Amino acid sequence: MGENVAILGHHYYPGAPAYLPPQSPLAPRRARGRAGGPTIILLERIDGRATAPVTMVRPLIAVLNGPNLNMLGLRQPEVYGRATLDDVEQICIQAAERLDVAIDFRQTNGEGELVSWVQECRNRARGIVINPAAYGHTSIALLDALLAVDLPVVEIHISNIHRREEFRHHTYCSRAAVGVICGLGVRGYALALQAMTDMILDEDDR
Ligand SMILES: O=C1C[C@@](O)(C(=O)O)C[C@@H](O)[C@@H]1O
Repeated sequence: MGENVAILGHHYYPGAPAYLPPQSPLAPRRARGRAGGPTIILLERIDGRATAPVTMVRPLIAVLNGPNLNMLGLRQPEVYGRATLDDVEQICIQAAERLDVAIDFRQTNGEGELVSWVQECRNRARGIVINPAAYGHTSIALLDALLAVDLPVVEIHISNIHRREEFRHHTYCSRAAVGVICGLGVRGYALALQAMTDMILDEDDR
């Protein structure tokens, strides 16, 4: 890096001016990449002389989905609505693009696989948005994995689990979650990504 380039931080996020030291003679100009791709920051001097472009990586948020969510759209539409899992993924991709974060969107019916995916997030993702589905109500293994990775977790349920059968009122995952979104339908995923991005920005500001 030449002397004209400031190191602004590990990542650059829009709305995080803390990365640009007030005394910096540099102003960031952002060229958007594809969702999940790198964000290219072009740094230029305020006097207009361009410097070398610097590639910054978008923070990664894992969006993990548990059992039977592959049946969305077909499954109890009066409870879960008509949106399919592909629709949910599109909602998340669009939210990620807007928020300038990368996502890794996955679904599994296997408890062990879900536990392994949570473990993989350690040192890879900045946060986890999880709809644990029924494993939220049953799995101490999933709770332990979420506690082990030491990342912010937002738990989401499409339906309002508190209006439903009593066995759905409790989730183990909630003990590991910063917050829980439930009952707002599939739009809850976009809200969860928004909240997670805010938390990552807050953490980076500290
Ligand atoms: O599979 C699911 C979906 C769910 O997590 C939801 O998104 O509303 C609620 C759970 O009780 C249920 O087992």
